[in-house]
Amino acid sequence: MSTNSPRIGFLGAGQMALAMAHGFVARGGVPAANILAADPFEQARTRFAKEISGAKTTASNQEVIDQSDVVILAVKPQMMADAAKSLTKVPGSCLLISIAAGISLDKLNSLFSTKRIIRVMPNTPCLVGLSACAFSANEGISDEDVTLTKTLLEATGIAVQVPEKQLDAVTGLSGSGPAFVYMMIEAMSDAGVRQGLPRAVALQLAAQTVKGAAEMVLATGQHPAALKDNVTSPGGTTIAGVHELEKKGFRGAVIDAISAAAERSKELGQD
Ligand SMILES: NC(=O)C1=CN([C@@H]2O[C@H](COP(=O)(O)OP(=O)(O)OC[C@H]3O[C@@H](n4cnc5c(N)ncnc54)[C@H](OP(=O)(O)O)[C@@H]3O)[C@@H](O)[C@H]2O)C=CC1
Ligand SMILES: O=C(O)[C@@H]1CCC=N1
Repeated sequence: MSTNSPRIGFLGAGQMALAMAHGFVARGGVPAANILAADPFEQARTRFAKEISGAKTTASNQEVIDQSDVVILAVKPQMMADAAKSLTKVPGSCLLISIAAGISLDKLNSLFSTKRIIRVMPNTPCLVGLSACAFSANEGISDEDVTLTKTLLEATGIAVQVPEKQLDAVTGLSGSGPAFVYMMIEAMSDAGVRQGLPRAVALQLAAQTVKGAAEMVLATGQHPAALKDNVTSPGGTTIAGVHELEKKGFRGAVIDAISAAAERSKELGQD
């Protein structure tokens, strides 16, 4: 992407802006000098400039809009209206990409008075090139804008296009999902410590086990149930643990957690 690389702006220089900017620079070939992030919070600007070395920051949202080809709306959903109000005009030359949970394309069109908008749900593993992103494009958006968005997102991991009505489900599953997996890793480490393992060893084994199991699903294409059966020897250790998880409603708890996150995404869109 380095030749004719787009100038990329961020409104909001928080967690997700950092994770995405890092992916664009480290794996997308976007020169850091092409990145400009706005945030009212000085500490956020300082951290962004430090972590994305060579990128510029500003307190002015309009400056980002005026100086970027693509602007990522990376403020909290509750702050989106304020961010829109801080702008006098979004020029037609600027493609907007919103990563906010819940806020529909219709709402974004009306807030920013432009239809050149794509809605994306990324996740924090952008930072290490392993994001799971989904996006929906506004009606009438050009193929070039869709391709540019997909190319940028793929620098951070994978990107799939979905109908907009599926984005709340995506938010519950892969947007919030890393938090649920971190809780699983933490719980597995605690269990290892309870059984006498040193903390550092337990954490390393737990994280690698989750990474390895995920890679088995992706690399083999086998159903997770078949992969689970391969681990589960008759009368062995695994079935004893599987029985405990089933008794304690593990699957129901995971389904409820993702459903609650998806419902909250819908609510944020209605606020
Ligand atoms: N964190 C995640 O895992 C994911 C988040 N998202 C979405 O990404 C968006 C950002 O989330 P996240 O990075 O976690 O949030 P953060 O709070 O880390 O970052 C948002 C930043 O925007 C700043 N801000 C507030 N108001 C404005 C404004 N009017 N103009 C410009 N900047 C402003 C905030 O400053 P201050 O702190 O002073 O308010 C903050 O520094 C959200 O909409 C969220 O739904 C999507 C997928 C995953
Ligand atoms: O918790 C949140 O609202 C954001 C959206 C998806 C992940 N984090």
